[in-house]
Amino acid sequence: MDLEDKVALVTGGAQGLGRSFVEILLKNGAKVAIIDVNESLGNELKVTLNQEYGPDRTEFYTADVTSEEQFKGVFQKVVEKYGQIDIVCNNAGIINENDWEKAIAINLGGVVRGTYLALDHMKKDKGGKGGVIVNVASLAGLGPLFPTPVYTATKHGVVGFTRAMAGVSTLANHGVRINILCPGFVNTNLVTLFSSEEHVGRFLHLRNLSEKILEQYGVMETDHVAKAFLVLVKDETKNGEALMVHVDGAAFYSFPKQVKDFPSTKVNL
Ligand SMILES: NC(=O)C1=CN([C@@H]2O[C@H](COP(=O)(O)OP(=O)(O)OC[C@H]3O[C@@H](n4cnc5c(N)ncnc54)[C@H](O)[C@@H]3O)[C@@H](O)[C@H]2O)C=CC1
Ligand SMILES: CCCCC/C=C\C=C\C(=O)C/C=C\C/C=C\CCCC(=O)O
Repeated sequence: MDLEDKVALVTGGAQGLGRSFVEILLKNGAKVAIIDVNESLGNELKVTLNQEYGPDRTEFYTADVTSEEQFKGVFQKVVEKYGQIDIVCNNAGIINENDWEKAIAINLGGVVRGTYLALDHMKKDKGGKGGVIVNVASLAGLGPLFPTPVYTATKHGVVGFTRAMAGVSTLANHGVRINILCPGFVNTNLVTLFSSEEHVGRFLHLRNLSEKILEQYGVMETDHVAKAFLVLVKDETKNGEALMVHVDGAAFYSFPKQVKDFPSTKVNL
């Protein structure tokens, strides 16, 4: 996909990974709508990016991805302003093992809602022009991150939901590719503020283990992950794929074609 004059929407784009996704889209010629609950940071970023990449290339909208009314309203405003939506990145996410219902609502509910709203606007079988959706999971969407079981569950949910929806999109001729980004640890607030009680909840006693896991995997910078994000946006051959991002590169995860092909040990009943 050539990004020149395409219109993208990035949730949780005011800082961290989302901000780097916004910037790489702008560098490649797209216009970008940023959605975030952090109004001051979002407005500040919009001004900075419009100075750097040209007036009106970036717009900021305050919205919570858990609110159908707010999120739907933003899609409508983006279409009114830019005339179309071609790329959607469902990136907003938190770690909160204390208020785990909130974590599920944002990390999984927000991705489901954002995917459905994106399809409503983009699917070719309903008059749209097609496009691409990137849902941000994590390596914790493919294997367990022990100190964060609910976060792990939400990210596994994003992987399962996205793979199923990618299949639906193909079967229904939506003309929309839907892929999953699975980064390892990245240098953002999510990692640096992790050990607070709010984030860790009942797993505070596993703090030492967390430090060991972080050391083992290493921590990446956001611009490294943004390069992998761009692959999922641009590569027209990829649909329903999960791209893992490690400190030393990226690789597509190989899912067995069907569950019956998973490696298994037989049990006699
Ligand atoms: N930092 C890391 O090590 C990794 C992060 N991820 C995922 O990447 C995504 C982005 O995370 P980071 O940039 O690290 O976090 P971050 O905390 O730096 O940025 C997240 C942004 O999302 C916004 N946000 C939170 N709740 C929201 C809501 N309900 N509606 C709209 N916006 C909301 C925040 O205001 C913030 O600007 C998350 O889904 C996270 O799970 C995945 C793998 C590793
Ligand atoms: C140990 C917790 C430290 C800080 C957690 C903060 C942010 C984490 C964000 C993530 O999305 C997790 C990123 C990578 C997970 C790494 C490994 C999980 C998979 C384990 C496996 O190899 O099976």
